[in-house]
Order: sequence, then C-alpha cells, then structure tokens
Amino acid sequence: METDEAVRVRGLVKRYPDKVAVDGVDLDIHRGEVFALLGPNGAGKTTIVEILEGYRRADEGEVSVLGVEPARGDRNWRARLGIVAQSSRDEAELSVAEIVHHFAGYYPNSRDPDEVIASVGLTEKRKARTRKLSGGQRRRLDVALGVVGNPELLFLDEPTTGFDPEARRQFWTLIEDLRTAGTTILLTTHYLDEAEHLADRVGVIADGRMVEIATPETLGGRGARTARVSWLSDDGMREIRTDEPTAEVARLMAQYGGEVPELEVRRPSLEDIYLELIGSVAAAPALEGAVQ
Ligand SMILES: Nc1ncnc2c1ncn2[C@@H]1O[C@H](COP(=O)(O)OP(=O)(O)OP(=O)(O)O)[C@@H](O)[C@H]1O
Repeated sequence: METDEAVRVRGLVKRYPDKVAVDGVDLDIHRGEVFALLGPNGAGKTTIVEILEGYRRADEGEVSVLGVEPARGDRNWRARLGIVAQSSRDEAELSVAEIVHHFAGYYPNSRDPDEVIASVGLTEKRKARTRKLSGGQRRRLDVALGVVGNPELLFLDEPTTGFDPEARRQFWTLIEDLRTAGTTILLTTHYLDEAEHLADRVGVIADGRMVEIATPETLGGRGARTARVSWLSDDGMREIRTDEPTAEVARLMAQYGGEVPELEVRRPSLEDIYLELIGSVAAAPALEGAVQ
C-alpha cells in the first residue's frame, strides 16, 4: 500500500501488562516534513516510534511507514530508515571514523562518512575510540550513524540530550540541511525551543493519547498566544489576558499615576502552551516530588 504520507497511523493501541501505553493514536507525517512528538515522560512517544521502526508490535490499529507495514518490513525497507534511538550502540573499541565508515557499508546509497563526521562536529575526534568520547560527543556519533545511510525517513529519539548549546545549534543546522535535501524527520524531544525551531508540525501526546497536532505557531488554538499583563496590585500579583496589552498598560498607568509596580507584558511561549495542554498530567510528578 503506497501512500503520499511517509507515516500513516490509525487507531494505534499498545498494551503492556499493567499499562495501556498507546491508546488510539492517529498520526500522519507528510513526506519532507519535520514532525516533533512532544509529551511528558512515560506518555508513549518511544513506544510509538519503536512500533513505526518495526521493533515493537502494535496490538490494534493500522500503521504504514514509507508505504510498508513495519512488522512486515524487509531489509530494503529498513535501509530507507535512519534511526537514532535513546540508547547508544556499544562499539567501544572502534574509532569514530571506523564505526561511521563501517555503518556506511551497510547501505546502498550512503553519504560520505567524512562529511557526516564533519557535519556532527566530530572531525577532531575521528581517531578517538568511542569509549573515550564524552556523553555529548557519543550522542553526536549516534546522530552520525543515523544519517550516514542517507535515509528517506529519519527517527530521532531525544537526539540532543546532553549536548552543550553550541552542539545543539550545530545539530539544528544539520537537521535543516537534511530537511532541505527532502528527508522526512520524526523527532521526539523535551526541548520546546528545539521543536519550535525545527518542526513544521508538533504532536502533543499525554498518557498514550494525542492531545493536539498543530504547527508550533497555532498550538493551543486561537487565543493561546494572547498577551498576559501582570503587575503587583494592593492585593498581590495580578495577571490578565488581553488582545490589547498596550491599552491595558495605558489604563494601568493612568490608574497608578505613572509607574506600575512590577509590570510585565509577555506572550506565552510554546513551552507555556504545551504545559497548559498537558495540564495535570505534566504537573503531577512535580507535585508528588514537592510533598515527599
Ligand atoms: N517493555 C515495557 N513493558 C512494560 N511497560 C512498558 C514497556 N515499555 C514502556 N512501558 C511503559 O509504557 C509507558 C510509555 O512509555 P514510553 O517509553 O513509550 O514513554 P515516553 O513518552 O517515550 O517517555 P520518555 O519521555 O520518558 O522517554 C510508560 O508508562 C512505560 O513505563
């Protein structure tokens, strides 16, 4: 079944003995887009990604990845995918260059290994044994191994965990280059700025269900980005949401006869909107931690 979508999922359910990890998820990822799957720990992101990769079986639903049902995917299908999983492969005694060249040999249409090493910023470490790499360098190597096969569809499960800010920026450039070259990318991340920067669309998942799919600009619906004006009133901090913050500030200035105590005008970030969307699901672990 060939479809226009790189990924098409309908009614996906995955149950573990004591948990419904994925509870009726629908998802389309268009060819050539960068899609970010967001959600708190345990929401079901990795389970979905591993089903799409063919590493786990769905209990219910339809799944098509590059036109193939993952459970039936053969070697040729797998060669069209790039996978950067959460945990690294362990090839401790090989050097960076050796392992990237070695992996390139698995693929019919691989990229130049040295260019890939350069694109993840590991040229200086190309002769280093992988066991001597720092955590962030190890992660960059994982990304290099995921892209060296020149995949049509790239899965990135929390790719920049442990990266320093410069490495993250460099990684973002690499992803933008891959996107320009037409690679479809499914990214999971806990960094909302990363999703905002890279993703054409984001899907928010909580407790195994898809809460919303939208562009980063429209997530949360109309009004989610409404400005918030806050200040210190006689009764404590106050905040109002308004489409006319300038008029509100003018009104407050008139009321206070000048300076308004602790005045702040801000628009919610993607992170604010995300936290509001996942609501109590996201708040629960923090609250538990606070009372213990
Ligand atoms: N092999 C397994 N056996 C039983 N339960 C599992 C298994 N794998 C995952 N789970 C449970 O399924 C739920 C979803 O897990 P999953 O790893 O998909 O979440 P996630 O969104 O990727 O989380 P994180 O952000 O922490 O990586 C969790 O409650 C998890 O404990």
